[in-house]
Amino acid sequence: MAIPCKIATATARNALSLYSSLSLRPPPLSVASRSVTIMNNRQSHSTSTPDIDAIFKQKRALRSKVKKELKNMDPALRSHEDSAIQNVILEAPWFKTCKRLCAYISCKALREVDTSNILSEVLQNPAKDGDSFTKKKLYVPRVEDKNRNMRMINISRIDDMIANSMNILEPAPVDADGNEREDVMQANDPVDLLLLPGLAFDKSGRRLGRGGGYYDTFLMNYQELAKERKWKQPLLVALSYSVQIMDDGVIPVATTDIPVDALVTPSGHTQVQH
Ligand SMILES: Nc1nc2c(c(=O)[nH]1)N(C=O)[C@@H](CNc1ccc(C(=O)N[C@@H](CCC(=O)O)C(=O)O)cc1)CN2
Ligand SMILES: Nc1ncnc2c1ncn2[C@@H]1O[C@H](COP(=O)(O)OP(=O)(O)OP(=O)(O)O)[C@@H](O)[C@H]1O
Repeated sequence: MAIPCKIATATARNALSLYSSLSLRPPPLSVASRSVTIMNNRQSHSTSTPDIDAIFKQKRALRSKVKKELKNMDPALRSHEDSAIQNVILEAPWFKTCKRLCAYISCKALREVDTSNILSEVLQNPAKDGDSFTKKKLYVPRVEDKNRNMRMINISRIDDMIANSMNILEPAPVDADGNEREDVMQANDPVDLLLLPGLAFDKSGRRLGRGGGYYDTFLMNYQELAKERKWKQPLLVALSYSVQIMDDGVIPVATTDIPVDALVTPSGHTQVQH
């Protein structure tokens, strides 16, 4: 059974100096396809349509392979990689300067890259904003139903989270004082950064989730909202243990899959290649 994770205090960080322009988007990714012959009266022609069933099957197979590898990961290596990945983020200029972000609350039982140091840092310490200090605004996921509906809800404390049916900690829609929490889709200001979980990633920005379609649906809606409001699109950054990084071509891609802009791995930060 899954165990909700405790939020740890931020640890000392490596002084990693990372900077690169992160505003570039990856090109559209190729989609696995099959050639379909259409008989049209006496003419026949070939067209390329996504073979959705084949893609789903390949995704399922890759998910179980990666889950096994995560299960077999040495605990000392896991702990080392958890710290290294979080330190990369905590020292990154795009993290330091971000004002509003969405991040996942990591779940140990799902063997996800730990985000507890990052969440503690965001919730405890104001960030330097020019000459003044302001707190970053944090939104975390809340699953509404099994039909791909996930909201990102603003929280300012970690201790009023409750475990959902998947045993992931998430906020109640109202806070302890009975006030409705802000949904990022209703906010007046855009988020600059999204920290994403997942099962497998590659250097071209492909990302394989757990099969719920929650993030792809949320990202599609949020990117549309940002476009409508003429906001800068948020930077999409995925967190990945080394065993989760795949060679190019290994991750099956469907048309609804949204690529990430950057991958943070234990050895640093990889900007998606264009
Ligand atoms: N920490 C965290 N929060 C998150 C997500 C996530 O991936 N990680 N989500 C991202 O979508 C949403 C929840 N989606 C989830 C989808 C599947 C499973 C899960 O336990 N899957 C099992 C397999 C279940 C099955 O196959 O029947 C597993 O992966 O082992 C958990 C959360 C929102 N919150
Ligand atoms: N934007 C979308 N609109 C409609 N259906 C979608 C969308 N995004 C995903 N889906 C559907 O959700 C299901 C799960 O998708 P997929 O296998 O890509 O999940 P995933 O990799 O776990 O994604 P996520 O990280 O978003 O949970 C599929 O049936 C897919 O077609």
